[in-house]
Amino acid sequence: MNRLIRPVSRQLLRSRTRYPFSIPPPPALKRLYTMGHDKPELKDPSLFIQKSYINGEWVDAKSGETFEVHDPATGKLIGTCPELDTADVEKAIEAASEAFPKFRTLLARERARMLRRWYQLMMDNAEDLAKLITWENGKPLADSKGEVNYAASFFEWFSEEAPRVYGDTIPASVPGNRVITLKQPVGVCGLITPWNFPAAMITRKIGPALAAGCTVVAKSPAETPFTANALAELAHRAGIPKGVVNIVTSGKNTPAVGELITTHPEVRKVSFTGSTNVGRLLMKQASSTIKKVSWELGGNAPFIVFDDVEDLDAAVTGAIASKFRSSGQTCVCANRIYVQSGVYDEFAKRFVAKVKEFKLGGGFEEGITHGPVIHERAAEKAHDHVQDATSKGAKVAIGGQKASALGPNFYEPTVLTGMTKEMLIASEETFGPVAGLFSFKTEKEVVDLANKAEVGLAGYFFSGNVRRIFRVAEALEVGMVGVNTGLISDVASPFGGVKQSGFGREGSKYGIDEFMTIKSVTFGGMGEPLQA
Ligand SMILES: NC(=O)c1ccc[n+]([C@@H]2O[C@H](COP(=O)([O-])OP(=O)(O)OC[C@H]3O[C@@H](n4cnc5c(N)ncnc54)[C@H](O)[C@@H]3O)[C@@H](O)[C@H]2O)c1
Ligand SMILES: O=CCCC(=O)O
Repeated sequence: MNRLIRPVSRQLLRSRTRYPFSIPPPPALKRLYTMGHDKPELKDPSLFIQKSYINGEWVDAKSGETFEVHDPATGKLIGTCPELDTADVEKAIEAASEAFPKFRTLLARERARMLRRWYQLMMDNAEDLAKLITWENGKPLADSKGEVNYAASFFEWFSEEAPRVYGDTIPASVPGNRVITLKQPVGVCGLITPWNFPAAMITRKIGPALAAGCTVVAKSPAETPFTANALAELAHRAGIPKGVVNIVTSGKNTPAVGELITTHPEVRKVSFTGSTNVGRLLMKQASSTIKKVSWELGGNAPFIVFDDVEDLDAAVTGAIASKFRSSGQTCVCANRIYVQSGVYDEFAKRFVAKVKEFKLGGGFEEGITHGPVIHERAAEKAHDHVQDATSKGAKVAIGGQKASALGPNFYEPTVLTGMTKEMLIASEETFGPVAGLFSFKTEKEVVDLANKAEVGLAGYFFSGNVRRIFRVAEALEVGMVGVNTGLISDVASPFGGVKQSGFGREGSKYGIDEFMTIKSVTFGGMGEPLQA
């Protein structure tokens, strides 16, 4: 129990936990509902670090400047982090550059052991890491625990991939020649990640980078730097050599720091996860020194339920999981839910019934299923999408308002029916807890609608017809398809998009390739093959 919360408040907080989002709180309880926790108690308080990690040391900005980080549930100050400028980040790039020659020549098995130790430390400190995630990101603690497992799985997976990087022997087409290939680490990598998965988005990049033999400078998101710092501390404890992992923090200096990372000649690869617009800018910058790049950008996932679905309840559960995971703030969240006319009404009824069961509130409170969105802008965007849809004829089946009594960052989980293609949600990622249900008649119509988006990250559909399953899975213009499931994230499965959702794949057996180059070695004058 939080020692900073006085006993009287504790009791009040307990009563908060069962407060359903759909009923406004009585005025007397209003202060209580906006009060929330102060500071989670960590088993190991030394994991909460308000610095940047460069060359194996915890450092401040040379200027002494800092930026503030706030709890999205309560608005309270969590702490500050160094506002690094380009001169500070240059030091991180130099450190990574100096560490690279030695790190790349370690036995892959040694790098694997380091990653494995880091994985184990994440598991040993899972509870504290989850608390940090909930504190700075807002997601319910159970979801944060899930994220820690997911995040750690990338270190475990790539510790296993590291010793299994094989080249080829290639039959040459020139007489007397022999050709082999070597896979080599690309060099210093600049990694830029978003706040929605404060641990997993970073480990999904650092795991394969280190397995390949690269060193990294990771710019953590300004909204959630403390989880990344805790990971850096665990890297230190895992014995990862200095300079191999550098975690830099910045708030208002982010564009300048981003420009440095994407243009610095010593940085050979940039891996970015975030919005398509920022990706576009960074890609332009990275072109100045022709860097190897991989981009995991925004989505606008179609979720299709066909009349021939075998289990409508499973489709409802899948759609709920896909749409409302992290309060709708994942890049693979269903954004457009298309339901064939024969099952539309029944699907909508069951879907709304599930949403009614949600409990909205602070992520640390028991029984809470959904937390706040990251900031007020995000709540406003969700509301804009709702208002745009209703002004064009959609109906609010549940929700549809800011849950202001809980705080400015809370938005009611919302279901809209009667959606049409003219509405913003049809073409723009909401990144919030708003589900729009569209009705459709034919397979061709829905596949055309699904493919109309400029982006193509994930797509889902439910059907019991095996021919249709192959046809639609092949026709959807996305990087990842979920068939009869709403959850596709798995370390073993390649993660990434097509079109303006980016390119490159993370996780899986392919993830490590993003951090390697293939070198061919041709041996001349090797003579003719042995004659019989
Ligand atoms: N494809 C994926 O795997 C994936 C995963 C998570 C999130 N996303 C996408 O990310 C978006 C949500 O995250 P967001 O709002 O934080 O995205 P964002 O693009 O605003 O920010 C992402 C990261 O880039 C940094 N950044 C912003 N401007 C920068 C600049 N000029 N130079 C360098 N860095 C800069 C931010 O500080 C943050 O660390 C959504 O569109 C979502 O779909 C994609
Ligand atoms: O938000 C994007 C990443 C989500 C995931 O890996 O499942």
